[in-house]
Amino acid sequence: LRIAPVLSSAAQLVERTLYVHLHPGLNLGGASQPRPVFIPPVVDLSTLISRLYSNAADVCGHLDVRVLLTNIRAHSAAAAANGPFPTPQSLAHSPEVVLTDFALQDPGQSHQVTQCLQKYAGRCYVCSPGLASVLLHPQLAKLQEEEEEDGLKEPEEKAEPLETYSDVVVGGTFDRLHGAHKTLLNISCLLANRRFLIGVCDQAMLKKKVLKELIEPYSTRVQRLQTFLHDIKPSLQVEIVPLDDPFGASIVDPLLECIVVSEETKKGGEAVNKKRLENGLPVLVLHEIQLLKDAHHTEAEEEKISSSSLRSRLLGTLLTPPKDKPHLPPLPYVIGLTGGSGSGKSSIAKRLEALGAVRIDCDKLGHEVYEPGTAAYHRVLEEFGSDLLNEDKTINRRELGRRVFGNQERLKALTDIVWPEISLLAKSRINQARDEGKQVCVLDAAVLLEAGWTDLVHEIWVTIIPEEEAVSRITERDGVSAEDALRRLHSQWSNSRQVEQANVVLSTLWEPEVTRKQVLKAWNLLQKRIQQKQDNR
Ligand SMILES: CC(=O)SCCNC(=O)CCNC(=O)[C@H](O)C(C)(C)COP(=O)(O)OP(=O)(O)OC[C@H]1O[C@@H](n2cnc3c(N)ncnc32)[C@H](O)[C@@H]1OP(=O)(O)O
Repeated sequence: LRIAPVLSSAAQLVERTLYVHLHPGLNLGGASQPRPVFIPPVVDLSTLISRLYSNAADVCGHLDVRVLLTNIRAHSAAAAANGPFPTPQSLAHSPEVVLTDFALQDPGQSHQVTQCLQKYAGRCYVCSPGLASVLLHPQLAKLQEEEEEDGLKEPEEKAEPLETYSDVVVGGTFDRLHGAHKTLLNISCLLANRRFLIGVCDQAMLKKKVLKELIEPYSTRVQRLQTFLHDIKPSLQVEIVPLDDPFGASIVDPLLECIVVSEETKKGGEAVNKKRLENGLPVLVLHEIQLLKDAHHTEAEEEKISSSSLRSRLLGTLLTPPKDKPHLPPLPYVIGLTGGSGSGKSSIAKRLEALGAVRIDCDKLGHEVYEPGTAAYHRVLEEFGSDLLNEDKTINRRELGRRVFGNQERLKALTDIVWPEISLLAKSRINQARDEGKQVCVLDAAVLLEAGWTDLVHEIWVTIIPEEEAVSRITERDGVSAEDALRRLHSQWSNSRQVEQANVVLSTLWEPEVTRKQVLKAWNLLQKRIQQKQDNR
C-alpha cells in the first residue's frame, strides 16, 4: 500500500534517478544517530523488489529506479565483513536529495529528522555537497492511520530466509533496460554472493527479434548493465559475455549454482540443466521470478513488460534530433521518406499526404526522366543499347530493371545518369510547394540515402519490415520471382544501415490501423517540432 504513494511523491521531486535504500525500522526520531546496518536477504525482500519496480513502471515510468543492495548480505558474508558498514559507496549519479517516508511523532521533530537523515545518507553513499533532505510523510501518515484503523497492518512474522548462492547466471537481450530487467537483475544480485554471470544476446541471437534494427548495440547494452550492477551491488564480481547460442557458458561453467528464469524462460533453464548433465556438471537451481505486468500495454502488445513493446512504441517518435540545415529554407519542412522495396513506404507517404503533406514520388519522377527525347533517354540508350526499346520507342523499364538490379556496376551506370535529373525535378516540386505556401513536403525516395540526398531534406524517416515479409510482398505485388525480389532488396542499403541515419522509424508490419496510428503520432510530433522551430526563430 505504501510503495505507490512513496514513489509518486518522490517522482515530484526527482528528475532522473531514484535510488532506493532499504532499511526496515529505521528510526530517525530517536535520541541517537542511526547507523547503516546489514540486513539479511529474505524472501519478502525479493517480493518487495518486484513490487517496487512494478509500481515504478506505473507511477513514475520516467524515472530510472535502482534498488541498492550494498547493505543486504547473507548472514555468513555479513559476519565475515565483521559488522561495520563499508565506507560510503560512490554511485553513478551522486544523490542531490535524500527522501524518506519516516512518520513524525510531532511536527517540531522535522528539523532533527532531516538532519539525521542527511548524516545517515552520507554514511551510506557519497552524496552531492549541497545534499537536501526531504520528508515525504504527509499523505503516508494518513495512509498509515487508515491501515491501522482497517487492521491492514500485516502481523510481524519471522521473515523466511532466502537461499543464496555463490555463482548465479542469467541470459537475455537486455535492450533498453526496463523494470522487468531490473527486477531480474536485482533478484539475481540478491541471490548471488560471489559472482554474477550474464550472457547478453549478440547478433546471431537477434535475427528473429521484432524490430531488431532498433535494438541497442551490444556495447551500449553491456555498458548500461555494468553501470546498473555496479550501483546496486559493487561487491559482486560481474562477468558479462556475448551469447551466440541459447546456452553460452551456462552449460560449461562448473562453478555456477543457480540460474534465474521467468515463466517464459523456464524451459530454457531446464534445457541448460539437461546439457550440464550431459557435460558431467551438477544441475543448477532454477530460481523462477514473476514477470512484471505492463499496465500501459495496448491490445496489440504483450501483457508483460517487454522490450519489443517498448521498441514498437518508439516507432513514429523522434529517435535522433535532426541536424541543422541552415542552407534549407525553413518551409516547406521536407521529410525524406525512404525504406526498402516492399516496406510500405508509399502507403505511408499517401497517409502523410492525406494529413496535409505534399507528396513527391521520386519513382514517378524517375519514370518521367525516361520520356523519349529527354537527355537521360538518349544517354540510357547509349549506355544500355537500343534493344531496350519497346515498339513505341519508350524504354522498357522492367527489362532495364532486370539488367541493373543485382549488378552494382550497371546500376551505378544508370543512377549516374538519372539521379541528377530526378533531383532537379524534386527540387522544382519543393520550390513549387513553397510558392504555394505549403508547410510540409514528403520526398518519397527509395534510395535517398544511397543517393546522398540528405542535404535536400530536413529530416529522414525510414520504413522497415523484415526481409522475408518484403520478399513475399514484392513477389505478390509485382509478379517477380523471389530471387528477383531479393536482388532488388540487396541493391538497397540494409534496414539497419538505414536506421542508423534515421530521425524517425516506421513499420507497416502490423494491421493498417496500427500503421495509421503510428503515422498520426509521427505527424503530430512533427507539427510540434515545426512549431517549436518557428517559435525559436
Ligand atoms: C534517389 C531516389 O530514391 S530516386 C527514386 C528511385 N529511382 C532510381 O533510383 C532510378 C533508377 N531506377 C529506375 O529508373 C527504375 O526503378 C528502373 C528503370 C530500374 C525499374 O523501373 P520499374 O520497373 O518501373 O520499377 P520502379 O521504378 O517502380 O521500381 C521498382 C522498385 O525498385 C525500387 N528502386 C528504384 N530504383 C532503385 C535503385 N536505384 N536501387 C534500388 N531499388 C530501386 C523502387 O523504389 C521500387 O520499390 P518499391 O517496391 O518500394 O516500389
